[in-house]
Amino acid sequence: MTSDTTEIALARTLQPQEVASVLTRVAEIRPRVQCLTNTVAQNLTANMLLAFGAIPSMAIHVDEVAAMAEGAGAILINIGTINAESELAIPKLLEVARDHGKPVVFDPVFVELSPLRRHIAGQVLRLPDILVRGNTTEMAALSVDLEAAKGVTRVTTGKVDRIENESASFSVAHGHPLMTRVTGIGCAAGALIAACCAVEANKAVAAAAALTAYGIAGEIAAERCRGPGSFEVELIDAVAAMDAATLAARMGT
Ligand SMILES: Nc1ncnc2c1ncn2[C@@H]1O[C@H](COP(=O)(O)OP(=O)(O)OP(=O)(O)O)[C@@H](O)[C@H]1O
Ligand SMILES: Cc1ncsc1CCO
Ligand SMILES: [Mg+2]
Repeated sequence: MTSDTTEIALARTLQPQEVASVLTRVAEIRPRVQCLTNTVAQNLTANMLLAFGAIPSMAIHVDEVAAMAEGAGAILINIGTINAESELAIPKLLEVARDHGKPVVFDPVFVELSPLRRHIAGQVLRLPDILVRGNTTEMAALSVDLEAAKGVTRVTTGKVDRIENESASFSVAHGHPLMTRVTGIGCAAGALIAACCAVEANKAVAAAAALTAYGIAGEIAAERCRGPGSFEVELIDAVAAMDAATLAARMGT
């Protein structure tokens, strides 16, 4: 059996009550997620965090991101529209994460397309225990760096999401193809994962809970929408309405 087969064979899905437990803690604690993210996805990301019960802060100034991150429950770093200033803000966020033990979610948008993005990803992956969320192309491009990264949790999204670290492996088979027809839906997924990491120390469980709820919300939104435009609106509504009863009904237990 290859190691790939072993990982897939051992991957489990969360139970509805495990997902609900994480969502309940997000709703009670209302963690703030400090998001250094791309200009395309900023608005959707902030609205999705609010729908999820978390608090978005989208500060980007190099001289204030550290202060903004110090009181946050988790940090999101997304390089989708990286520029000269946001490149300098990243080390400030990594320093806060290291000094204050904050969970960090890294989204290596388009890392396969530019040497600058590869370089930045290499720097970010030096932070121990980081969670990396990317699509299959991005995660494949980083495979060597991810193998070397200490304590990393790898989250590969797609038709089936795969979540793995040294102690756990989960798969999430929820979602809808319309989730690929609105830009920033993956970026917003990273923010929801960060919110869950703020309330759940097991990062693999946190990611699986966020993606299960998000995927089910995507299925519900697809039933209600008329196309990609209304899908985005319905997805925000479905995330906001997600509860234990919906999870149990949609997860088939
Ligand atoms: N074919 C599919 N069927 C069902 N769900 C999907 C499918 N493709 C992606 N998803 C879901 O869509 C969400 C975003 O994942 P995706 O891999 O498309 O992100 P992405 O490529 O980084 O998106 P973006 O960069 O536009 O934000 C995840 O929750 C994933 O489960
Ligand atoms: C389209 C696009 N370009 C840079 S970031 C982004 C959002 C999806 O990742
Ligand atoms: Mg992406």
